[in-house]
Amino acid sequence: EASAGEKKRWTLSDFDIGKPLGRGKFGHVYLAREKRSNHIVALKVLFKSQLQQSQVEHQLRREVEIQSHLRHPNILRLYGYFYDQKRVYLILEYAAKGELYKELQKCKYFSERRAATYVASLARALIYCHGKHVIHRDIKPENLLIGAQGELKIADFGWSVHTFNRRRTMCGTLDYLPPEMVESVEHDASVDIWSLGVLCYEFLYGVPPFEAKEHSDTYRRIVQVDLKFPTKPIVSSAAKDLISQMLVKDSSQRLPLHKLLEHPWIVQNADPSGIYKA
Ligand SMILES: CC(=O)N[C@H]1CCN(c2c(Cl)cnc3[nH]c(-c4cn(C)nc4C)nc23)C1
Repeated sequence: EASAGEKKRWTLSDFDIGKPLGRGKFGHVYLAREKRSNHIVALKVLFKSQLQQSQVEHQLRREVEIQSHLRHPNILRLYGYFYDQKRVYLILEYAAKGELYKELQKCKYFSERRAATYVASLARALIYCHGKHVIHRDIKPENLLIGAQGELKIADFGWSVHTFNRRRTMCGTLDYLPPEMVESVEHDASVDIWSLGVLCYEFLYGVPPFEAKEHSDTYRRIVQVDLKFPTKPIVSSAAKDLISQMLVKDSSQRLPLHKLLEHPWIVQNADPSGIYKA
């Protein structure tokens, strides 16, 4: 056993590999069990060749560096990593209830209580990250997992950065990007407030607020903050008020996350435990 100080050298032989859980862009994620402790984990296998081709090694190193130091109930743990000739392996926490976007597809949209409970737990996770000068920059349903008790876990810190070296690289789907990132100007932690507002809208309506057929239309709707609330499903004015305070073009005017936790819609609808009980 490695003492607390020194880092344990993991190898593939330390694990029994189970069923594939899903496929990321650079490889697969498998259910796995660490043999000595019988601890169940998710083993993300990435091919070095593909990482080199896409020049994302630095991004992966940053993802590992950032996520391995974050400890929060709503952030998926990264326990460690190892590599062999061809592959890099990330030892990740296993989220027993799977991917949030599948749950959202199944339900079409969430109740106000469920949406508020998730938004509040994500706000607490982001407050924790911002406190460590980490911005996630890629908050969207595909990067959220559900733990055994129904709690939300932010995964995939592939696009997160330490705020002192803010980068302007374009990333992921446009839907969640705030105006300053779409216009690729300087950005700060308030980008995550914008994305959380987009996510809250999608939890309640089942579609993101600036969705459009063409990329160029989504781009224009974002920079113009062309925010419209459909008449169906019926959503409380308190929820619309919160979303309207987050989706603000001027990033300095967005509702701060600690104020979000005091917003009437969150106070009246979010379960304090962060667990949505059907
Ligand atoms: C890009 C990427 O890593 N996407 C997903 C694939 C599985 N992965 C998981 C990761 Cl990284 C961690 N835990 C998971 N749990 C599951 C899962 C559980 N059920 C019942 N069904 C699934 C699926 N998947 C994961 C993240």
